[in-house]
Amino acid sequence: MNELIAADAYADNVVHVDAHIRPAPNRTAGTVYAVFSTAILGDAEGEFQGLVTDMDISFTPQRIFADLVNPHPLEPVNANTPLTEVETLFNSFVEALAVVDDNGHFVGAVTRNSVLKALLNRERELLIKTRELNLQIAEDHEKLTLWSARLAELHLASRTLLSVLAHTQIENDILQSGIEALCHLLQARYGAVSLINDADELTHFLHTGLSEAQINGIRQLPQGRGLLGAVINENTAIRLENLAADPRSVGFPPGHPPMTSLLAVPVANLGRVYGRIYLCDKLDGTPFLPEDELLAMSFATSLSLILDNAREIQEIKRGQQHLYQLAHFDRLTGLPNRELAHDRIRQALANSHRHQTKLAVIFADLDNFKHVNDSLGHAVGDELLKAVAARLKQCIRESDTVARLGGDEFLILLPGITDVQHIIAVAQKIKDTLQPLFKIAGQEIFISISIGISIYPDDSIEIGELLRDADTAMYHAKNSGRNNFQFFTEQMNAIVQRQMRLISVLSGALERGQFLLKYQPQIALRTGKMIGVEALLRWQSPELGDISPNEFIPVAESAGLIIAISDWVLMEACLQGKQWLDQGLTGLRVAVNLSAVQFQQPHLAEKVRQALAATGFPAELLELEITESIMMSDKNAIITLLDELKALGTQISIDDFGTGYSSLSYLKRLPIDRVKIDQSFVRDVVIDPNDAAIVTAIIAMTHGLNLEVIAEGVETQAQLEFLLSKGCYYAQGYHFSKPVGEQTIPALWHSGFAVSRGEDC
Ligand SMILES: Nc1nc2c(ncn2[C@@H]2O[C@H](COP(=O)(O)O[C@H]3[C@@H](O)[C@H](n4cnc5c(=O)[nH]c(N)nc54)O[C@@H]3COP(=O)(O)O)[C@@H](O)[C@H]2O)c(=O)[nH]1
Repeated sequence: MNELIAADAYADNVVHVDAHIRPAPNRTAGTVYAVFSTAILGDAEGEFQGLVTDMDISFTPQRIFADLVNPHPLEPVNANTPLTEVETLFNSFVEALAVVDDNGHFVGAVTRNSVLKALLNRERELLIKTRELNLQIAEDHEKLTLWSARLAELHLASRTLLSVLAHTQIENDILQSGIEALCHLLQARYGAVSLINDADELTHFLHTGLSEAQINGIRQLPQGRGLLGAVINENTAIRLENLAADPRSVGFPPGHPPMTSLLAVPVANLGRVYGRIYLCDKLDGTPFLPEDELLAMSFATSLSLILDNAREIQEIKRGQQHLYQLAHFDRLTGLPNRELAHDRIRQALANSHRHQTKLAVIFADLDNFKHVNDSLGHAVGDELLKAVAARLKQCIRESDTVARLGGDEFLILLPGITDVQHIIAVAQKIKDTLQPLFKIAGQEIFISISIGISIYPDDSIEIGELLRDADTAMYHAKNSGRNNFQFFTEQMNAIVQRQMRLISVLSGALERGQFLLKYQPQIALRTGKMIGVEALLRWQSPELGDISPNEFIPVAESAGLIIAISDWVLMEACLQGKQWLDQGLTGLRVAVNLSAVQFQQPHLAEKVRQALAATGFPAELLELEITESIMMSDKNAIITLLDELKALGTQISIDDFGTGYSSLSYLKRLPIDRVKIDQSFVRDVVIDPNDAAIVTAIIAMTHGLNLEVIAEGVETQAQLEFLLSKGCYYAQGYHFSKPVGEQTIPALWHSGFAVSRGEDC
């Protein structure tokens, strides 16, 4: 407010009078007379003489104004003279002051009263202003109090959110708390928060004040449309008193409660829009205020920061989980890996110890898996491992563990065992679960499994020993014909120790020339003539003595040594056969045993061809003996390989016939020349009617299929006669000769063998 000046306090009862007139008798009290000299020509008024107050007149009312003017000196003030200054000029003689301009012309008068009145007015004005200000301040104060209370609540809500964030990974919790807190703060009837993902799809929708039925319609609101779409698309807040009146409004979906006012804000941070928050209808029916918008915005920003944070934490956790997954699970099958398996054993051992129960540690190794990999490729092998893992998982309870240790090795843990029968049942189940053929990449694959089992605390209380014992038992299962399960025993341990020793000594046996071949004659029973020999491998180990092929061949097979040994046998047998041929043993056939492992090698036929070519031994004098078990693997591949061998001109026989499971229809498709009746049937053929029946059936079948049949393990004349009577005209066995050195064969060839029923032979 400006300072008051003389111009603000002009007296309003100033009367202009001529200096030569007398004051009127009926004057108005308080009037101030501005006295002017009589007008000169052209002047509207004469020269200003001074002021006369009513008080001046009251002493000498008969005098003219000119005489009354003079008792006091003229003390004019300027219009801009501050009133505070003017006030000091009044005294008991001066009641009025003339205000003149710069030229001394009269512009008005100020009196003690007019100044007082101006000052009073100003004071009143100030008072009103002050009151207004006070009111404003009171109002502002109230707003500030409310605002700070809201801020405090917001702060509290944010802290709640942050604490929620610290204790949960679920965004829904945060969002639900958030929207409820905001609705409460702004006293809104309805509220919802929706979040979208990078593909603009709605990922979260949390609401308050709305029923589930109502929300269903809203949740399906298409993104990007209408008012709420605009909030996200334009990253902008919308505050409307009547949302229906807005041209962007697309109306409510069916079942949506009618709503009037709207406050919608984007949940966004640094230009990235996560979604939106919207609130509708305040509880008291008033529209949303700008402060509400500010609050909602700051809340949405906090929320976006929390979401940022939460997502970052989630990403970190996902990363950690991924790392954990990589470190503890097998990537191919998804099963626990070796590290995790060991952890589980430790835990299981502690539990078993605490609860006084047993724990079964099971080692399981697929049989001939390498063959699948080599013949069908690694991709098929991988798929097979996955399928096996899936089947194994079905064999165990949730509290059990099946892990992949690597390659085709699996570990199964059965904790809480109170009855060993349960372990047997699971082992049997594992074996059985692999029985149905696997169908992978259009191929039907048969795979079996060898299982070894150790038990805590029976076998050991120590992890390393339990694992080693299970491995030993598994090894034993392999050596016992595969596709079976074995429990660990001390005796088994001794066997496995022996096998380990064998492997180490066997490794250099070939290079050191410790192998030799013995030959067992095969006789035509009707003539007594030797028609062939079977080459039988012998190992004379300086460290271990003479070892039976029954013992060292399976070890050589599992240790990967059999291929080199078999190659040597083939070459040696062909070489010897050629020498006999050159010595005049014309037509003497040499039979060589083929291992199942050789059948898994590519180029077997090529190797045979090379051996024949290198030695000059005629292919038709070489007989390759395969066992029935070989035929259990991929049938088509076997047929193809046998066809290749047959195409070379070699002869093929099936060894140990009757011990396997080859079907007659399959047998019919094989390019074979003869079948060898297994010695286990021949042994008791004259005392056991079952064996007699089997042998009789095999002989009849081979005749039916137009195959030759030879009996092995013939030790007695009675056996020989039984065979002859059933139509088996060829035999091999101790009755004629044990396997002998190559130098003995020519003499036997020339002497022949005595057979009693000359007329039949
Ligand atoms: N993959 C290869 N396997 C081979 C090779 N050499 C031998 N073998 C296989 O080892 C198993 C044991 O052979 P072996 O100890 O030589 O025993 C043979 C004969 O000695 C034995 N036999 C022969 N006649 C009799 C008899 O009257 N009684 C009796 N108790 N045993 C007898 O039988 C074995 C020959 O069997 P088979 O081969 O089934 O005809 C054996 O499975 C061999 O096949 C090799 O180089 N590679």
